[in-house]
Amino acid sequence: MASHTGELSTHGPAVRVQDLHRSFNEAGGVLNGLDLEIAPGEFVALLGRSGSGKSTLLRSLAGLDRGVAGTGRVEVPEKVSVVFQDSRLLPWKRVLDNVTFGLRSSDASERGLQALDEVGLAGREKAWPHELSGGEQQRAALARSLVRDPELLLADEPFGALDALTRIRMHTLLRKLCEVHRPAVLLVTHDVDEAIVLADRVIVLDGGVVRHDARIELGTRRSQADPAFARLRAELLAELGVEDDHDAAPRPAVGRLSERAAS
Ligand SMILES: Nc1ncnc2c1ncn2[C@@H]1O[C@H](COP(=O)(O)OP(=O)(O)OP(=O)(O)O)[C@@H](O)[C@H]1O
Repeated sequence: MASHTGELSTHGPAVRVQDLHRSFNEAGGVLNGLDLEIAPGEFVALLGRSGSGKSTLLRSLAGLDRGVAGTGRVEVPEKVSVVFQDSRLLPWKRVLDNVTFGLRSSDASERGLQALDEVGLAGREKAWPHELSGGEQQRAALARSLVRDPELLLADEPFGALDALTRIRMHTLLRKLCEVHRPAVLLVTHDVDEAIVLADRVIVLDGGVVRHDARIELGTRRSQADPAFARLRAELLAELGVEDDHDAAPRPAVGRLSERAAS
């Protein structure tokens, strides 16, 4: 079995994956000798075709793949938080109790309220999860993650179920939170524009390994109108084996870093 340790210190990379193999059956491997390093504070977006193993990699980093066959080495920091497409709030606990669930410190409530304030949910601490909109539930899930002050934030399509406008707001919020808390981030997404808007670096999985690994050199004000943005989109779509039909059928705008700067 692959080792999964919390040995990495703040001096080395936040994540180190070496020669990781994972398979669910004898038909073939999902991860086939994958290597990856993520630096502290680095925001990495993970793209790949459906079934390419993105969630499998994320679950390996989260330690959620016990019992899955495989070999290799996975090293992550002590404090890891995970956000999924659905908020996974406990329906029988109020919002603040969800955020602080499992925290043992005497100032847990105070920290929970502070986290709720940071994600724009001040005053909603006594609400039940079902009283929140989908976007608000994801905000609460982010607060629950960040209150633990993670060195690594793993996010598996956290905005996949949200409408386009809410996604823009969540992009702005996530970038702002990451600038403050500086966790390393691995964000699984199907959305190339989301990857370009949010990440410092984009990697593409294919055949169970990292096929493409590129830094985003667009600066902080990223606009879909920027020709460099369009070039990068075309490059990534080509890596994914998809034609860029952006000009033929304009997509709804996704969040821009100019918006995050303004917030
Ligand atoms: N628990 C499981 N049991 C059997 N096969 C699995 C299991 N989890 C994933 N797989 C298979 O492993 C492969 C990779 O799945 P994974 O969910 O990692 O892909 P993905 O890139 O995240 O896909 P998507 O973009 O569609 O969410 C798929 O072929 C999937 O069917």
